[in-house]
Amino acid sequence: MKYYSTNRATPVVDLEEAVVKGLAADRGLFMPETIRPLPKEFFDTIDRLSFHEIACRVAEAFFGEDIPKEDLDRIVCDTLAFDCPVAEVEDRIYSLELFHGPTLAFKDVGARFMARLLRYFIGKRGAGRTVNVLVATSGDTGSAVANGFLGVDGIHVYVLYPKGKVSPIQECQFTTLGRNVTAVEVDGVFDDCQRLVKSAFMDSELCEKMTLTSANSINVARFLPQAFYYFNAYARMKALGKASELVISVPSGNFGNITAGLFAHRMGLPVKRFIAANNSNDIFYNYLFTGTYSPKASVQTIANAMDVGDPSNFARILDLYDNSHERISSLISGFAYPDSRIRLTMHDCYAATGYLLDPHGACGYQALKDGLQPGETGIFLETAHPAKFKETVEAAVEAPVAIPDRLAAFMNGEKKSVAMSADFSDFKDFLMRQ
Ligand SMILES: N[C@@H](CCOP(=O)(O)O)C(=O)O
Repeated sequence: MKYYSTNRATPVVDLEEAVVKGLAADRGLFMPETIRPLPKEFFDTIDRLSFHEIACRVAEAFFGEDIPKEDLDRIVCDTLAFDCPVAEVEDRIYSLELFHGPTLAFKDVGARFMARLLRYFIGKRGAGRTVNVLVATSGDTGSAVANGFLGVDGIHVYVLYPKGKVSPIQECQFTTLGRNVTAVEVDGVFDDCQRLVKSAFMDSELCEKMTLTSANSINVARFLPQAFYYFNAYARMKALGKASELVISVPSGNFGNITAGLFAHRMGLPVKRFIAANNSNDIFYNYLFTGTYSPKASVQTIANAMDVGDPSNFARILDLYDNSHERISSLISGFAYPDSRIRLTMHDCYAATGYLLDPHGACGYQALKDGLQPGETGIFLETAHPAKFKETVEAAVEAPVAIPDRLAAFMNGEKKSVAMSADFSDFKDFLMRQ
């Protein structure tokens, strides 16, 4: 499979180059040249397939031309060492729980897949230069990527995060690991971290000195595997006899997650429509109403992983629908919620149903409450475990939130990070000294 850049100003590349480079040379995002629809028979029997079987079939459609089936199946099954179940919250509203992985957020799926794929390519190439993975995080990506790559020979991870703008537990998850993981605490917002990462890829002096790649959803190996759980959710709903008129509501920040859902839809997944649920960072929401995309500086919210002011994957959505606002807004609707509404939603949902939402899932849930039409059934993506935002969730629901053991384990280590300004020249100097 060849991958082209959304900016179309650079030659197409193969999968290995798309994964190892992360971002195209013209600063565009890589897109597969073909998105293969899955056959009707697959959807007819999908409810009888396991998550692994479904994911292997979907992975084959994406990567089967480039990786032998046996290797690809192994990568998929190793990645999915945990389930992504669907839980009924109330009549017609279901939660796709994506927090059962090692770092308790949806990013575990893409980060673990990418780590294994990169290891596969490095193995094929033989020992060479260390691959340096640069990742910008507003909270959850950092820990998933750091844990996905922890201790992997030939790889060093740099996690860039905005100082004071991630939850205390999230910060522990990537600042206490040591070994081949360096946390870089940037005096700025998430968009500064993302800008530093993208600028590093464009800097020829840096790229000559070191091999750089990205593990944000700009990397195809990070975002495409996120399609696996959309197919699995459909299968589980079909098994319950609830799969008609399905609406999927996705808490959205950098828009990699919803873009993976849109890819699934293009491959034939029978979803009626999508909702992009935003916090106060309402850039996409405004685009839906005005047709104009106006990125702006992100604002800090309690759903911090969605604090993104210039979502990278917007470029992929435009590309997928030929820049047509009409096509995009007929398939995707939007809602945007301030912190006060998110708090109230966590409270009301817990009081009415006993289901604990995290602040991101609360946006997705509330968007279904506000947007679901008669006859439709909704699934929202519960993208992180509520305990990752313990203080915020406890205050909202007025009840204690237990911390799972695997999360508590991250809180024992000593925090180590490198302080960094938001100036690219400082970041470059730092990388040149490594
Ligand atoms: N929501 C993210 C921000 C980066 O998103 P990504 O999906 O592009 O990695 C986070 O939690 O860090």
